[in-house]
Amino acid sequence: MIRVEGLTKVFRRPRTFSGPFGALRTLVTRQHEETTAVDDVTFEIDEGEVVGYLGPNGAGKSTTIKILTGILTPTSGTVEVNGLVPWRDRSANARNVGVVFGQRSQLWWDLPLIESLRLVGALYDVPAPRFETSLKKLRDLLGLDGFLDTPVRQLSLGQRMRGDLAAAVLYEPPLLYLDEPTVGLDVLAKEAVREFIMETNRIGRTTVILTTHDLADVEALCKRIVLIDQGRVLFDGAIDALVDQPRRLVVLLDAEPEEVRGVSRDLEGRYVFEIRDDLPGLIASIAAEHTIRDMSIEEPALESVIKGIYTR
Ligand SMILES: Nc1ncnc2c1ncn2[C@@H]1O[C@H](COP(=O)(O)OP(=O)(O)OP(=O)(O)O)[C@@H](O)[C@H]1O
Repeated sequence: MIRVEGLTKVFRRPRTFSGPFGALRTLVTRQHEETTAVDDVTFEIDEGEVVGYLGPNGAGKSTTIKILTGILTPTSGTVEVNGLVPWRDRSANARNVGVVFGQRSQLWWDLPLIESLRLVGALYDVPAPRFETSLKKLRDLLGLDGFLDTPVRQLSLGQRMRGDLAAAVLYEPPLLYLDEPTVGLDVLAKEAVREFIMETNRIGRTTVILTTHDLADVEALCKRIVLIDQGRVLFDGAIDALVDQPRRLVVLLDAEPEEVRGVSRDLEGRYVFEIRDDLPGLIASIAAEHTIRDMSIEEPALESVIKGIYTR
């Protein structure tokens, strides 16, 4: 469904100077600064997959998504989305994808939600009977009835997000890009959005690319994640494989660092041992050489595993 190979995007912008004559210098020197936002990224996503596309701020996630939606043209590399090259076949590509940006709405601010949805239907040439069937389903699934006639600007964040999700799937695109779809929502609203995404994926085999900083979204929805940092892919694979790492024994010892070799220390100066099979044996071997003042066992949480990958 999506094939990305050697994707690279370099942004070039005029170098700006500050100071009394900064603006003049900026104009005269015409120097440029380059940022490689996406750097030789390759991945494939199959129909029906829900993939978390994750990375710290500035990693290159939005730039990738903008290229996949056809908003940006890459510097090099190839991309195929449902057989189309997004930036060449922009309007055909747009019909294949639904997009939700949690930080800003795609809806018409001054129109009642229902009118916004009707406009989306008209823009995507959804025939009237299909529109009505789709709307009925979405009213039920997303609980839209209480605010269909309210102008979008008056909706709460949770209501607005439900409206945006409805608009993104109204024309039943086979592919959804969701950029921070739960940002700022309360626990119940997050849960409702996650359930809707799961249901959409299940019913329509909709392929979903999810960008989020909320790892609970990822744990609830994705079997696979692609991790990027500084434009490069650091990990691409199943979450299970990532979290399926040894548990760790974290101990506080009465010992000088040079006396304890071959293990790492955490920020609080505790020693971190990987638990292979024999936990009692491990504790006994540590206790034979040092005095243990405190100890705990840590499960590999997705968050700390990901943090570990970023700091490698
Ligand atoms: N239009 C632009 N012109 C110049 N540089 C840009 C432009 N858009 C993005 N960048 C730069 O490209 C890099 C990647 O940005 P991008 O928005 O893709 O990151 P992101 O992973 O989506 O981050 P966030 O989680 O903060 O949204 C950043 O260094 C950013 O400053």
